[in-house]
Amino acid sequence: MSALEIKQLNKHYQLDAIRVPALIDINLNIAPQRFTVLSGPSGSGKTTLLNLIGCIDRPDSGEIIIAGQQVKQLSDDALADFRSRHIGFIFQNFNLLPVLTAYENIEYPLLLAKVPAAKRKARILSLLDAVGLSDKARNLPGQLSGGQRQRVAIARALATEPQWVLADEPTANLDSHTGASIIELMRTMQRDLNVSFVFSSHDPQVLAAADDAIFIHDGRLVETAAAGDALAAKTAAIKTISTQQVAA
Ligand SMILES: Nc1ncnc2c1ncn2[C@@H]1O[C@H](COP(=O)(O)OP(=O)(O)OP(=O)(O)O)[C@@H](O)[C@H]1O
Repeated sequence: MSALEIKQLNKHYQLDAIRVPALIDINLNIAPQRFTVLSGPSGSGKTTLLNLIGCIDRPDSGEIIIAGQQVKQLSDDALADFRSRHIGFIFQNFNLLPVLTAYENIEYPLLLAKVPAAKRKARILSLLDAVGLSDKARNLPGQLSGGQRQRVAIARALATEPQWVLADEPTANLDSHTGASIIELMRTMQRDLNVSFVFSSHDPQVLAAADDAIFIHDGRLVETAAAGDALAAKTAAIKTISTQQVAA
């Protein structure tokens, strides 16, 4: 499986007459089959970067090569098809379809990918088992706890066997105990399925669980680091930078 390559990536938003730079000259290689966290203060550009990597949005300039594909060469239709085959998403607010059961939410991307019925069923039952929700298959999202909803979302993200799974603050709406069990589950799924995970998070639990970390600040890459104790120190350093800037 190939690395995710990002070259000279730039993105801005236009708010009436104001140009808001969100990402500036980002160059990055993310190794495959690892648990990589993208960290930085609020407004630093994490969601913007995940949306570009996930082909939800397009950059102003620069290149993204994911799953061996240079994405800027794809038309909008081809991009949507590529995304559904190679990339899974997990969101902080779960984004489950409220009228579908847990089973049906996991089935949805498999239907879009035209996976045959018998294979679909086997895949869904295996994923429900893997996320510990075999007994909740018929529950609607409104009949599940936050942690259980995120487990369904993880199963849904993995349903089509994507090479990359992107998660935007996946533990932000969960209490710390539930968040820890979700991180553990994602870690296990990453190892068992050999998939590549990239998260955005401020959560120290997520940072501690990561193989690699990427820090951004005001839309610029600050540094990349291996996991471990260095992470806590580097996160503290970033917080100090942002506090100083706010105070200045
Ligand atoms: N749709 C938009 N229109 C205008 N500006 C935007 C839009 N989305 C994001 N921005 C701005 O772009 C910058 C990066 O935002 P982004 O959401 O990527 O940051 P983030 O690191 O994910 O923040 P948080 O941790 O608070 O979710 C911020 O200055 C933000 O205000």
